Amino acid sequence: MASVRVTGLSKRFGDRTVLNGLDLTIARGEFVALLGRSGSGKSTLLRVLAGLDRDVEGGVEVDGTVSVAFQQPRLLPWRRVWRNVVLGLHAPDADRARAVRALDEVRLAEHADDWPRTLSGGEAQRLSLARALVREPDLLLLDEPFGALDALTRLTMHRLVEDLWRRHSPSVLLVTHDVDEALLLADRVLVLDDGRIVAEHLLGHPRPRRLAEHFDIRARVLTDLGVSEDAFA
Ligand SMILES: Nc1ncnc2c1ncn2[C@@H]1O[C@H](COP(=O)(O)OP(=O)(O)OP(=O)(O)O)[C@@H](O)[C@H]1O
Repeated sequence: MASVRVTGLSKRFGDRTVLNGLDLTIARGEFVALLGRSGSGKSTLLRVLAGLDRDVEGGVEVDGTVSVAFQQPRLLPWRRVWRNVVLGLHAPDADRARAVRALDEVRLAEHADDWPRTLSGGEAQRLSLARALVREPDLLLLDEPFGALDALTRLTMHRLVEDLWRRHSPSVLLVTHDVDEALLLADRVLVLDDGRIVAEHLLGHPRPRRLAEHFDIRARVLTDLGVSEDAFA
């Protein structure tokens, strides 16, 4: 069975239709990136898949457990780092070991007993990833998780996410504005517009691909997004 099967999904806010008969299937273990203009409904789709918004029309089937990591890590400042990781799991104190294992995966184990305010932006986002991973999700939803990071930290995060994906093989749906990031990480890139998936690019392996190929796909994705390359320069 697929990890995600969405058929004819529509979502309205008042008289505004954001998702309009959208179809989407994600295979188990597949890494999919979702691109689309600002306001095209990417976060709305993620919220629906996460079960945070059920006021929709159409079919939504998600197989297994789901975790979401948002762009802004939502951390409780009065809880130590490790407690933030297992937050909501109703975990007893014995689950500190579980939290530290997840922190170790994102190379934050030495910060387990720190307060969240002492973390850098990149560390806080890694904590957010650890919190998503500790649930051992079958489906990982990433909503611009690297958006607020500097270029160098982003690169580190890309490696980390790719590494985690290889080791745990969850299905991943990554929302991003960054075409290069999508091409770097995903097996398949989707473009959302007018409430539907209007284009899809199957990338396959091996990665990294040759530069000429990368730029060729990149140009096609930008065309799908309705942007000329100059606008991105
Ligand atoms: N709770 C809400 N009530 C009313 N309108 C909403 C609500 N949530 C989202 N919208 C509207 O739905 C549209 C899609 O929003 P969404 O956040 O899904 O877009 P997005 O593609 O993720 O945008 P961005 O790339 O800017 O984050 C927007 O026009 C937004 O104003």
